[in-house]
Amino acid sequence: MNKDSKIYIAGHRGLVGSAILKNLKSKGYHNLVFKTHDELDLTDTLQVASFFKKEKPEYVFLAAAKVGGIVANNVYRADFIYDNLMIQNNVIHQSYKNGVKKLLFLGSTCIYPKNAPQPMLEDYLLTDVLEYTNEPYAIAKIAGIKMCESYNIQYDSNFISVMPTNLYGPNDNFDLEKSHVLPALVRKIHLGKSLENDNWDAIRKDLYHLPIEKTDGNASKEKILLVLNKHGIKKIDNKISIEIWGSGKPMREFLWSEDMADASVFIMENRDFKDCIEDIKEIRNSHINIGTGVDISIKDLAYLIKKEIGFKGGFYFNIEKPDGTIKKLTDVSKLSSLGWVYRMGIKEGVSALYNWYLKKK
Ligand SMILES: NC(=O)C1=CN([C@@H]2O[C@H](COP(=O)(O)OP(=O)(O)OC[C@H]3O[C@@H](n4cnc5c(N)ncnc54)[C@H](OP(=O)(O)O)[C@@H]3O)[C@@H](O)[C@H]2O)C=CC1
Ligand SMILES: C[C@H]1O[C@H](OP(=O)(O)OP(=O)(O)OC[C@H]2O[C@@H](n3cnc4c(=O)[nH]c(N)nc43)[C@H](O)[C@@H]2O)[C@@H](O)[C@@H](O)C1=O
Repeated sequence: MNKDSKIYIAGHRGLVGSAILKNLKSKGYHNLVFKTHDELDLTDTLQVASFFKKEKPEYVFLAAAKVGGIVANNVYRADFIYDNLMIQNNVIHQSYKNGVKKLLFLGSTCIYPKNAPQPMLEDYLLTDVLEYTNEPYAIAKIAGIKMCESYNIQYDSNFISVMPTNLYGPNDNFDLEKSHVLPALVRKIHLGKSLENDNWDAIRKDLYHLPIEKTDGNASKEKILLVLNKHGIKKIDNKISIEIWGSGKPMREFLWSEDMADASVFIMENRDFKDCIEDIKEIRNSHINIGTGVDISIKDLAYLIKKEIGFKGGFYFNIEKPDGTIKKLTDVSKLSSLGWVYRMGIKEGVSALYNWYLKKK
């Protein structure tokens, strides 16, 4: 890529896409193309074909997808498989048809078997059964990897797949039902602290601007308490207790979205598909894990956020909600061997996410 290259960022308003856009701009790339979901529905084959024909991007970052936390994946199973297959089929196929020089496809570490040995090497793909809660999403992501590999082999294209670990950062989704654990806990604990301090203005502002349920700016305390209670923020005998889904025992590895964006741009600048191949006779598992190689339990994460926010109350564990995979730590040796390492550790990251959340409200 050179600074004048025409680069299309699919999903530029999302968590990762917005960070990729920021990273590219900061490095002097200026010929950038992007469209909102309303302007271009990537599940629509005709719209995507006409967009590529008109714009002719040279490079593509495919960061648009149907994304959500464990419960959203489990509930909206059809949407997660349909939307993701359609988006990636359309974007990857039109990239081939329109001579895109290089494409980066973003998968996820949920492509690996539920009980994969830890840490997980790229070669563990398709060696055992997947985690049930996100099987449809994972199947779509595996199809994306195999689509990139197959086009590279048959058509000599240059499509690279990366498998990010759990991500968080600016422009994250804070919806308490559909989001991932980190933004959900930041928001719930912030609401818990506001309740602890009788800061009803802060609670009203939160519910109004980032609605978990549309509550108007003047909602009564009783109505607000009902909404909070429904989302696992409970006041019992003047003590606040916050719901943690599952047992709190699962381990997760978290990467700051701006580090993810930096790794994505680094790979686009420094790596071609042919560099990712180990066996030229049977090309497979050419994807690259992106993570930190460090994980933390959900329980410890909750206590870390509690400390950062200054919440004095407690937690309760709701085992009616799924735990998901018990551990999914990436082996990042392939990525490290290229010379890329992450910058933001989890402690600073939690603080940065909370500050972003407070400013955004
Ligand atoms: N967040 C995470 O923890 C992880 C994410 N990933 C992967 O990283 C990539 C980016 O994820 P993330 O940034 O978190 O996701 P976000 O939900 O934050 O962003 C996704 C973006 O895609 C857009 N989009 C979704 N559907 C369509 C569509 N049909 N047409 C056009 N645009 C669409 C969304 O627009 P709109 O909101 O308007 O629909 C949004 O801007 C995805 O491939 C995801 O699978 C991988 C591992 C972990
Ligand atoms: C990125 C990844 O994201 C999804 O997988 P996940 O890692 O399980 O994602 P999660 O962030 O939603 O949960 C992590 C853990 O945390 C627990 N947990 C506690 N309390 C809350 C809570 O309040 N909200 C959420 N969401 N989880 C909670 C939760 O029960 C689980 O044990 C995949 O479906 C798939 O899409 C994928 O690739």
